[in-house]
Amino acid sequence: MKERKVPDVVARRLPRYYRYLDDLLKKQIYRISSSELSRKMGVTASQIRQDFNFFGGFGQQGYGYNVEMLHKEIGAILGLYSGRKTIIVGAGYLGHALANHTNFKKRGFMLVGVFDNDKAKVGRKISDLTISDYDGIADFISENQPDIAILAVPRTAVKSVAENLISLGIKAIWNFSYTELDEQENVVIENVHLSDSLMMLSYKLNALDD
Ligand SMILES: NC(=O)c1ccc[n+]([C@@H]2O[C@H](COP(=O)([O-])OP(=O)(O)OC[C@H]3O[C@@H](n4cnc5c(N)ncnc54)[C@H](O)[C@@H]3O)[C@@H](O)[C@H]2O)c1
Repeated sequence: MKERKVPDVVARRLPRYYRYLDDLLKKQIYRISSSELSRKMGVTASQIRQDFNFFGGFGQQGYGYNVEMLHKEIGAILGLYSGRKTIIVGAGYLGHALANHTNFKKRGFMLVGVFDNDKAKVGRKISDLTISDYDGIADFISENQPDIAILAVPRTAVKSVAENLISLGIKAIWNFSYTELDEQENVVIENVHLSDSLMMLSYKLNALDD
């Protein structure tokens, strides 16, 4: 089915639907009504219907949702079955945490390289990979054609590293380096700030106190 242009706000709900459906499958729950799904997700049933309608529905009258199918379809929409090759640049504290805890394989990504410009770190192990010298990144990208780069370098380095990677053919950047990178034609960027979530928590706590 041809997809309509999906608003960002809808797309941003998909990972949460996907995670929730994943949990249901682990509990061997294969069917869920829209009201139950809405109750569990804290989203109205009509919101869920509207969201899913962007992708062709998925529900069946009187049956609710087929969890396996929905999980599979949302995973496909999120591009989780493409085995996208991914690299990390910056093998410091955050680079290590991301390499060790992101569970790339389970989410359908292949972590194929980790790079740093600190010669003392080159050659060390991180997850099941060996840290490579950032000097060799052009050859690596040309040989392996990764799509995604995760940036965990200091903020002073992020712009030049991003420009270099984009010029070498990287199409997607997951940027943790606190400096926002601007969108560019044919390149997608997600700037991540863990502290945004902490500030949201503080905001909710304030509202609770009022
Ligand atoms: N987005 C978030 O929520 C979040 C959370 C924690 C840290 N950060 C940021 O992530 C970045 C990394 O933090 P960290 O604690 O891991 O720092 P770190 O100093 O431990 O690691 C940074 C690594 O990048 C390497 N590096 C520096 N310049 C480079 C370059 N030009 N090319 C390749 N490698 C280079 C360094 O050698 C180092 O190993 C910082 O910018 C930090 O502010 C963001």
